[in-house]
Amino acid sequence: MVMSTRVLQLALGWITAPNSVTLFTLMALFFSVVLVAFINRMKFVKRVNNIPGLPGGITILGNASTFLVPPEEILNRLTGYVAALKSSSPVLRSWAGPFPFFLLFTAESFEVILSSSKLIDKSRDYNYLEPWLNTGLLTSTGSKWFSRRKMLTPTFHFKILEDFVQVFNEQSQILIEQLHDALKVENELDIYPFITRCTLDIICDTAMGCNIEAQAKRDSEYVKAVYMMSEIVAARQSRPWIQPNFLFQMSEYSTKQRKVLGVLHGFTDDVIRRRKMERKQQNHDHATENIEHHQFVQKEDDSFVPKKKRLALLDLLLDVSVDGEVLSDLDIREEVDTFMFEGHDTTTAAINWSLLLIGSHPDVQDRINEELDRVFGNSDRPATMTDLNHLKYLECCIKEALRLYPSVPVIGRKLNEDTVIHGYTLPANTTVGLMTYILHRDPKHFPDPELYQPERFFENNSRGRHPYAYVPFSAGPRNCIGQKFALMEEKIILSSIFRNYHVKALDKREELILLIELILRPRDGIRLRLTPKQKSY
Ligand code: HEM
Repeated sequence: MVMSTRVLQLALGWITAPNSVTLFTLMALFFSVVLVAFINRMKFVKRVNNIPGLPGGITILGNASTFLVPPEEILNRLTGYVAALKSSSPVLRSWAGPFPFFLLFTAESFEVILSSSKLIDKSRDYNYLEPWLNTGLLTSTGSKWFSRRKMLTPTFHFKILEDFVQVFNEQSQILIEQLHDALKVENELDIYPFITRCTLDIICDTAMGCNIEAQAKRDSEYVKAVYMMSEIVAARQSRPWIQPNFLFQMSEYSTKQRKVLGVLHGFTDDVIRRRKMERKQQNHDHATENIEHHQFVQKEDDSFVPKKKRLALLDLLLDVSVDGEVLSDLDIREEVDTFMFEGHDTTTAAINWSLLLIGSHPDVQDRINEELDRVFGNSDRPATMTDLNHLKYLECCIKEALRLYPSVPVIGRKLNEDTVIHGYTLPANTTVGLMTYILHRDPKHFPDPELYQPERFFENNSRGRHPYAYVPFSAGPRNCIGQKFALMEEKIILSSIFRNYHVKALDKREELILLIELILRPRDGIRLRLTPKQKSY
């Protein structure tokens, strides 16, 4: 105590009455600290620069001159550089200002990162989602991620997903009606917004158990807020000057974001509150056998049974929450919001890319039609789980579309330890970008990579392929928890479209402008000509 008081007095003495000796000591101390930091930084920069990299890096801005281009040029820049340099190195270094990052594009390097149970921290890009998603499953790390993943895995169990088939069918039917109406005006349209509204309705129903009717009414505040939030995140990704939080706060986007978050969080909070009340009421009814509140369904033998209420992912979260002891309402909200984000943009993009590719390959479409005829005949009944298992060729078409246009084109990780890749040691605290878009075009695993060939995914042809050569849903411990959900949804929406229409893509692949944001999407949508298959509504 005496000692620390003395130190304090000395320090105060220095501050209040500096003399030349103390000033000199202070300055020497300051310069020593700066010098040590400078030497360490130089050593670090040397270590990083030992790894082959992109040309054009300058001291402060890094490779900004390379990547500070309009968003629609970024993908071309990246693929161009990797194509030019990959023969000299299977890892490429780049600098985002003072921060190094490494581009990875080989199955071997993907395996090192994705199979690790330690390298699970997300890169900076995901921070822009945090105001909305907080630290839900997608953005969290460490023990929080681990326990949430364990808790949420059963929510995507086969049995639960089976219940969602009905939602997929109902919403696909609405989609067909919407298309039918739109086609009365013109038989060519941009399909992207139609699919977006359909997947939004699906995810709202399956995640929260509520129907926002994004397809029927087009002016939902919540839907507009989801669009706006995705735009803000994309804007931050492509504009370095609004990436630091303090600069973002000064931008116009910050005000917009505050408003949008009010709508998004307000909506989810409200759904959670109402659902909890309903469940309480149901428990009460159950306890008092007051079944008047139940709806009834008629069975084939004309008897009536209480309608089983379909559980939403939210119900399963409420089940594991144990009245807030295990998961608070805020914890539940971040997971529901995460499903809302991760569960609609990804599938929307994937369905659109499939439509573009199938609509550009009449031979592929013929085979799909043959398969649909085999499975459904002339009937327009909804698809069942068994039907989905029989749509094997359609599944290969979907997988091949996800190869060429993976919805998540880059997976970002922050390295929390030194990591050896292809013999190079990538230092801890740097970032890696796993370029799925480029990996999936490696001719070693996919000969003639630009060709759309669904048969690559036939069982015989997939055998022996490197397990990390194709990873649209990522792989390892942090893979996509919703991949089965996504495939089922895609199969039902696509089969509904092909059961009703002949599809012709009006855009040429090579002419489309691709935006590489968190999601890979066509800047100007996907234009299709849809010709009805002798159906009348
Ligand atoms: C075609 C559709 C989809 C694709 C291509 C896709 C792809 C991915 C990828 C690549 C990741 C890893 C991201 C990373 O590590 O940075 C991921 C994670 C995730 N996905 Fe999906 N996804 C799709 C659909 C869905 C759906 C429908 C849901 C939910 C209903 C979902 C929920 C999640 C969640 C919660 C995570 C985080 C998992 C974790 O970190 O433990 N995804 N997805």
